[in-house]
Amino acid sequence: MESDLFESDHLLFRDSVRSYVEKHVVPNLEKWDADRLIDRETWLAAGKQGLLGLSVPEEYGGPGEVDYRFRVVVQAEIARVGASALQSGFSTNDDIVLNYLLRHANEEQRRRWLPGFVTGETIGAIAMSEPVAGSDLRAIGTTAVVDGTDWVINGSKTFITSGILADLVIVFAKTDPDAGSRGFSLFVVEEGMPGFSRGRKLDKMGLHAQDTAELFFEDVRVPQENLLGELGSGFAYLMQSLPLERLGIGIAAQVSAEAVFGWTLDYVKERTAFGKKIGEFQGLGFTLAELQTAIEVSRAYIDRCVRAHNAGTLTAVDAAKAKLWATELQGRVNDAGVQFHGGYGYMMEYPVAKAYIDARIQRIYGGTNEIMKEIIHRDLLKA
Ligand SMILES: Cc1cc2nc3c(=O)[nH]c(=O)nc-3n(C[C@H](O)[C@H](O)[C@H](O)COP(=O)(O)OP(=O)(O)OC[C@H]3O[C@@H](n4cnc5c(N)ncnc54)[C@H](O)[C@@H]3O)c2cc1C
Repeated sequence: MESDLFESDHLLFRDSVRSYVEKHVVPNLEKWDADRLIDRETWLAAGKQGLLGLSVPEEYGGPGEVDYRFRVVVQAEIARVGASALQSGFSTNDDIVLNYLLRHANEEQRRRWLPGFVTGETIGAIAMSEPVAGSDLRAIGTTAVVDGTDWVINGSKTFITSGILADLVIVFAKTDPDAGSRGFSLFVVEEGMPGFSRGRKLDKMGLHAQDTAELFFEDVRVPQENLLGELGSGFAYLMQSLPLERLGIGIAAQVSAEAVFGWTLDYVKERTAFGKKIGEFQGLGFTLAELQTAIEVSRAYIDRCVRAHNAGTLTAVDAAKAKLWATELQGRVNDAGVQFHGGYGYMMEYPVAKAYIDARIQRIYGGTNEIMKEIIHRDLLKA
């Protein structure tokens, strides 16, 4: 059963994304993995093709697209070729960083920052997690202290997606240790600000082409003009923006699971053992039947969430369920995919092997799946 999410405009856009992927992504996948980095030209080419900054309003150079289905198209086309690292970079820009800027940046900040997200000249990052605090973000140690008209930031962040390339980093910092949840704010730290430095590219299990990094802030003076939104509202802003981040991860999981399932089905229809196509063995067939059913049911829920997001009605609980369900399903599909490819499934030249290692993080970042269950659980107990 095909998703009925898309209309003719989305399918036309899909052709454009597909041609970008064939030209700029497929030929570079191995190089990016070896370099542990995606080059800036890839971002600029995506900008030129009109694939970035989709939600940026026209007056700031964007298409002003409020229909999130176009983002789903970008996600699906990138997943089709297994370019998960690119997907996480683009998603960080479009679903996360832009979401914060569009919600909270003032007019002057919008003019300054938004156009680069459309052209691909600006790569953004969101820096919440620290060596000592990920799930429990109230426990961060990074501080911002006012000094005249500046804020002075000290601390360090880790596991930051696009950390090496990022030109603009939204930093979650403590501004008032006595104010509880009202004691956090968001600041935009820009490339070149004295005291802002990057650590090594982190050596990860998968997503090798993604330049995940540590970031350090040593007496970084950030002007008042780089405070994002209201002082003391940082924690509330995270809570408002995390649902889209989680929906984005859920979609990435869904489209990747669909791609891996397709590769696996093709493989079992070709590979023979004991004089038969291996897909004819019921032992594999039952698992494939279960997974295909789960993928279709999952697609219906994800599509519903996309429509809810478009309508402005997606809740934090819906998004938590989308992330939890789709990423767990992705894990199951990848595991079966590797298994059904036999020894070849363990070889990195097979996309299923890369999909397997790349996907493990999906259950951890954007809030771990245990935290997703906490959100759903707490909602169940509400009166
Ligand atoms: C590749 C990669 C990219 C990332 N990108 C970013 C990024 O761009 N920006 C950013 O800010 N962060 C990023 N992260 C960080 C990521 O969001 C965190 O790793 C994640 O939120 C978990 O935090 P933690 O690592 O501190 O684990 P912890 O919070 O220490 O959790 C450890 C374990 O305890 C469990 N646990 C914790 N609290 C509870 C609870 N209340 N109930 C049940 N179980 C619980 C967790 O589920 C987990 O299993 C990234 C991480 C990776 C690996």
